[in-house]
Amino acid sequence: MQLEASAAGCWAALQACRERSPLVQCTTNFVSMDIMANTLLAAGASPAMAHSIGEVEDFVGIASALLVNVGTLSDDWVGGMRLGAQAAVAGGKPWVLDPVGCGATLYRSEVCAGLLRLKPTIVRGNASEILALAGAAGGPTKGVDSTAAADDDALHAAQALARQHGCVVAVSGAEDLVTDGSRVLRVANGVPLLQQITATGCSVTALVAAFVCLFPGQPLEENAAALSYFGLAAELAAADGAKGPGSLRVGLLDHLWTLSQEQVLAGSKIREG
Ligand SMILES: Nc1ncnc2c1ncn2[C@@H]1O[C@H](COP(=O)(O)OP(=O)(O)O)[C@@H](O)[C@H]1O
Ligand SMILES: Cc1ncsc1CCOP(=O)(O)O
Ligand SMILES: [Mg+2]
Repeated sequence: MQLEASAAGCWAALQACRERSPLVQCTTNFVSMDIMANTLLAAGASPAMAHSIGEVEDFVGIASALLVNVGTLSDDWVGGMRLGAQAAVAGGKPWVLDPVGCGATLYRSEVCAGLLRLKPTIVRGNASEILALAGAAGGPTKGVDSTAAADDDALHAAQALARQHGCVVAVSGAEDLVTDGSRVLRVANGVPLLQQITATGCSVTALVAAFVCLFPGQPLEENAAALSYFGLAAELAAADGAKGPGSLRVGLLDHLWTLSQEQVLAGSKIREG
């Protein structure tokens, strides 16, 4: 089935996720584990956090997609990340990279560059991370938080990365950018307060992993759909009167769970260009 880059496409992807409940293997940082697993459950997907070098390959064998997130990086995890990515490629399964904090330290940048060479299907990061991964001149990253905007510079870095590595690259921000190197999709959902809840970027990347296995060969549209779905749920939570990050976090999970076709068709903002 062809997935449109539109609100209708966003709904089709969400419906498919709720119906098919893909098993998403998450090799992710300690900070994100709770909210990420709950985000995937609220979307109807099935999360499993697994990172041990002893089991990652077997796990990839039963998962629909693999997420690799380098947020709380340590030497003993890197081998598992690499093995998992290699098993996914060998098994024809999609895998998604979240290069958390790329550019903050040389170690982190080198590990991310090595993972990129293992052919992720999709990379999703904030603007600082994508600029650092592409080796583009940008402001220094502030740990895991971005100091750059998802602007034309970030888009050019994302396009260069996508062309060089044959993947789809997404840059999150006020307006999310998704590119395969030539086409560009823009997603105008979300609220600024999402930046004040830790691991919302990590969680939306996990949703990208859940969506990417649903419509084979259409990672660009699936990626945009996941970003739009997450951002729209946050908008509705904010409209409910969330007072701050705490209530927004709760409302976000509730709206991910309850979002209806009517709400998606009225609120999802995906456009080409
Ligand atoms: N200024 C903003 N306005 C609206 N939504 C935003 C803004 N900044 C980030 N977001 C949203 O917050 C989520 C996390 O993105 P981001 O904060 O860029 O990632 P990370 O947490 O990895 O740094 C994404 O869904 C993104 O669209
Ligand atoms: C705070 C922190 N430190 C290491 S990983 C992490 C979570 C980062 O989450 P996100 O990239 O979604 O902001
Ligand atoms: Mg992040």
